[in-house]
Amino acid sequence: MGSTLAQKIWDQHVVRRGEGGEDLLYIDLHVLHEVNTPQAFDDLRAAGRSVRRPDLTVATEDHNTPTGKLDGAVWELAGRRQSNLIRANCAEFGIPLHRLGDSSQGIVHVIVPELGLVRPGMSVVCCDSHTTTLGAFGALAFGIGTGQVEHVLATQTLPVRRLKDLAVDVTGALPGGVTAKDLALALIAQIGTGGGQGHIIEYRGDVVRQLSMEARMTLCNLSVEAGSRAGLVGVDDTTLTYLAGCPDMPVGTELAHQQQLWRSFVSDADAVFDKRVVLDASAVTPYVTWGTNPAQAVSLADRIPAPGDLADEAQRGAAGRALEYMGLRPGQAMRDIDIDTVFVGSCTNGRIEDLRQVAEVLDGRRVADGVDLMIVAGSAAVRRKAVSEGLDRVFTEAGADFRPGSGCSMCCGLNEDRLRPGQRAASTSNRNFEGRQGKGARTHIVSPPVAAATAIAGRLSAPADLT
Ligand SMILES: CC(C)[C@H](C(=O)O)[C@@H](O)C(=O)O
Ligand code: SF4
Repeated sequence: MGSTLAQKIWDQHVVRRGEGGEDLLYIDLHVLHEVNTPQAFDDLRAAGRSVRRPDLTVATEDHNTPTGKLDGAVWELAGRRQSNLIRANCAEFGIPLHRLGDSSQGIVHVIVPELGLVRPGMSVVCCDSHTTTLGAFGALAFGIGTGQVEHVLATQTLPVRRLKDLAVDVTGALPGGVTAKDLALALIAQIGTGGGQGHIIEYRGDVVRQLSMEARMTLCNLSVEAGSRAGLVGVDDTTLTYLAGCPDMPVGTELAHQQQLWRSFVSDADAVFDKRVVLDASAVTPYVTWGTNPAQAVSLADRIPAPGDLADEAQRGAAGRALEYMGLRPGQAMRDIDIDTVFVGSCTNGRIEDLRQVAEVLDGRRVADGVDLMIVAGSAAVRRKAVSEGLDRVFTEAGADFRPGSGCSMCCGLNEDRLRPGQRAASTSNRNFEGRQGKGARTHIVSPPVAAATAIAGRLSAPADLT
């Protein structure tokens, strides 16, 4: 019997098979940001230990950093303190840090691929749940908590409970105007926020094969919102082409040798998965959330469901509470929902391809009166690329605020970019929990083209709705 991709990577990293279903895994790359790490460093210091492999560790500042004019920025004290801590900790332990203002700074899951730090077959951990993004490269990448960060810092290993394999077969063909974000939202609506629990998802099928690396990253990013620990895509030509363009890649015969090895990071044809889900891409349309978890989503063409129509008791209760928080009524058409803010960015949809999709819709149009459109590149490199392609002009002429900085921004409300209570946003990010984008703020998760069309129309819309 063959192995799944996840099993292959797992087996290659087992340092010690544990009893009780937990194995000690070797970690190839450990990524840090300013949230959730100060305690780990304090504990490390208290134990008198050093960082075992600073050369396999890398850090960035992204969650708490401002995105406004960096020179005169009023940097909130709490955020500045967090940055001061990661700066001091990285300096003390010899860990490379991509600081605010550096040309390589950005959201952790955006800069790691850009810098060519993630490669097929690697094990990667980070103090952040959306580390799943990196699975797009055929790597086993997942989020860890503060205590585990200390363990990896000290030993470069981590005890991890064995996980099951869930195959998500995306069949059919992707209709025009439908993105990886819509696929992910449709999947989560189908299997629920707990559908992937205890599993590693592998996305398979022709539709996935045809997705760009950026789109695969979006898909893998949202794996954690389906409750799964990691999400991955097997290596193919698309992966290899992307990697060949990354900095510090080998060249010539050395690259060819690596590529041959990387190609082995696919599931064997006869691999057995514990569970299989089929998602028919042909039936997917632009998806939008109406509630306060990512599974509370419907097609933009639909209406908000009546809680009473939902399958189980828990879902009904959650829907009632969500509608109250969101200030919405059952039966309301999604297209009738007015919004006042649009946020384009985050590790889900803050890459160059996302910004291109937004620019395509904005080109020659104006953002609706009373709507704020904020666009934040996922990294400084993405921003430079956007400028070099003239996207900044399109954004500015449309009336958008293309922020000078890059980072998590309004995705999480952990910096100055926040909504006020009662404000309603269409957001290309990945979480719509209560208060996620600011206390009392309401979030509708959407794809980049829907975000752009919504900014123009002033209510939830797809590009096809615009005249
Ligand atoms: C702050 C961080 C730990 C958190 C995460 O783990 O995902 C954040 O990135 C998020 O998206 O909620
Ligand atoms: S962009 Fe949002 S989801 Fe991604 S790491 Fe930052 S806070 Fe988390």
